[in-house]
Amino acid sequence: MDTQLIVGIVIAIVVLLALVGGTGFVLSRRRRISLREEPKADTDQVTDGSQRQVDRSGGYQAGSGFSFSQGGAGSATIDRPEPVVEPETPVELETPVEPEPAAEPETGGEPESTAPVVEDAAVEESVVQEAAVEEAAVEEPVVEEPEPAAAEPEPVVEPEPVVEPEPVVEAVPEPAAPALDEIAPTEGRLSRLRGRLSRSQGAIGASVLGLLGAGDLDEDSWEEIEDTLVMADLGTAATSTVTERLREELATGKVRSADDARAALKRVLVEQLRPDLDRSVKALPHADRPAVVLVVGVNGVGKTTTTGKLARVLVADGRRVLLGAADTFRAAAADQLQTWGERVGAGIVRGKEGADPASVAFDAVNTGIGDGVDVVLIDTAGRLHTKSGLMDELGKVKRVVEKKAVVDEVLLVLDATVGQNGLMQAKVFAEVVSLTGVVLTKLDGTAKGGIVFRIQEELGVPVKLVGLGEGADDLAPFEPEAFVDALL
Ligand SMILES: Nc1nc2c(ncn2[C@@H]2O[C@H](COP(=O)(O)OP(=O)(O)OP(=O)(O)O)[C@@H](O)[C@H]2O)c(=O)[nH]1
Repeated sequence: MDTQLIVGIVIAIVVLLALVGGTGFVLSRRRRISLREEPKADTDQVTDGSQRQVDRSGGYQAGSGFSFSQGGAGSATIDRPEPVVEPETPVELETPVEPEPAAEPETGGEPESTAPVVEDAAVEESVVQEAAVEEAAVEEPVVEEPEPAAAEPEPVVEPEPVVEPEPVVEAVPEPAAPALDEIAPTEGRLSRLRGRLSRSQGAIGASVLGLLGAGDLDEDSWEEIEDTLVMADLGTAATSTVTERLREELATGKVRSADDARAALKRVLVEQLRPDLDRSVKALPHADRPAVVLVVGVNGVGKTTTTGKLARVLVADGRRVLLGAADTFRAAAADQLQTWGERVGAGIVRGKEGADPASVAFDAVNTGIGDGVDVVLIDTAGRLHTKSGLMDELGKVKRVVEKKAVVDEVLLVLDATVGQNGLMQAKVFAEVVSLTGVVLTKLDGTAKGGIVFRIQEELGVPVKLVGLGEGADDLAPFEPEAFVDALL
């Protein structure tokens, strides 16, 4: 009897300890991982349910305040320069010629039926590649082998398997067992980082509110409001719309207190930022291929950093990400990107320094398709030496990539601290590739947050993300309301 009682007590204690231990473990893991409370329908697993969701994110997820979506059927970017390459390629340093494009099983080696007649080495390289791709595109898209299982008897005989056109580029290192670092919650980032906008806050919020709150405004005061907005880089068009709307608001006679003034200003500014625009980043995979995101912009604006930060959010959201280091101009840029990849658990494809960026981009997409990743983020070089040089390079990158997959998103990264110049750069880029979104970086270092208004107005492209610091988690989705809140 006594023994039974003792045994009973012992068992009860053991069970109790197990419960306490288990709960503690779960809680501590949760704390580390910082998740969303509810998974969001639109950012959850891919709908196609294919085998690509081998989650390498270390099992953590960050329910994102970020909004990701799938690109449309057609290219999100419209322009399509004449497909035949020809006489351009002024710069391109040579890259090793690919030995085996001819080794295709069938189609005994006359891939470059049309263009390549005369070409010099560089052009040839790109054309061969494109030709190879073309024919690859015809054959392989459907070939998803149904038996991903391991032990097949003789995997040999597949007609088309390996001979991907894989161009010049070298490494396809995979992040082996990345020491993932923790990611801050992505939900509500802009609000949390609002303090970083303090300089703009003073420039727009404080002064305009001060004037509005002063009661009846004479023309001098209105002029002062306009000046303030122009100084904050809103630009003349947005400034006059905003002041016009403010006049209307005040004319209703409903603005009687400082709070009313704030509410009216907020309303007007948010309205001006077009909250209706689709700011989701088209980074979700398609049924048979990854999403492809091109990150473009001039040197030093924060492209590589942004690509890394974005990869981090995507990986944390359970996506498999492959980075393409198509900024081959500066070896350090690829190293930098590789470091990001290792940190966040994303693979990278990089070329030799000076390699053809289009080759690297192509190879990244090709590898991404082969590996079944969800999204390929391509960091490009932004040497704005001449517009035609940029045209050549970016145009070619996009063209070559599109032989393999639709480019879903072209994100232009702009440095908010350069103001006016940034806009000029933006316009050049917009002429070269159709932009689908803007990432405005370094908003933490400027009083000219008003540039957001202007960019959208002048480019007609939504600001989708903002950079608010150098830290790995200092990238936030752009939310008009939260942004204006932070300014006021
Ligand atoms: N303060 C601040 N610094 C940033 C932000 N985004 C990037 N940076 C910094 O800007 C510098 C340049 O960033 P990169 O990512 O190397 O710029 P890049 O456009 O890739 O430059 P290239 O590789 O030369 O073309 C780095 O020191 C970044 O840490 C931001 O939002 N705020």
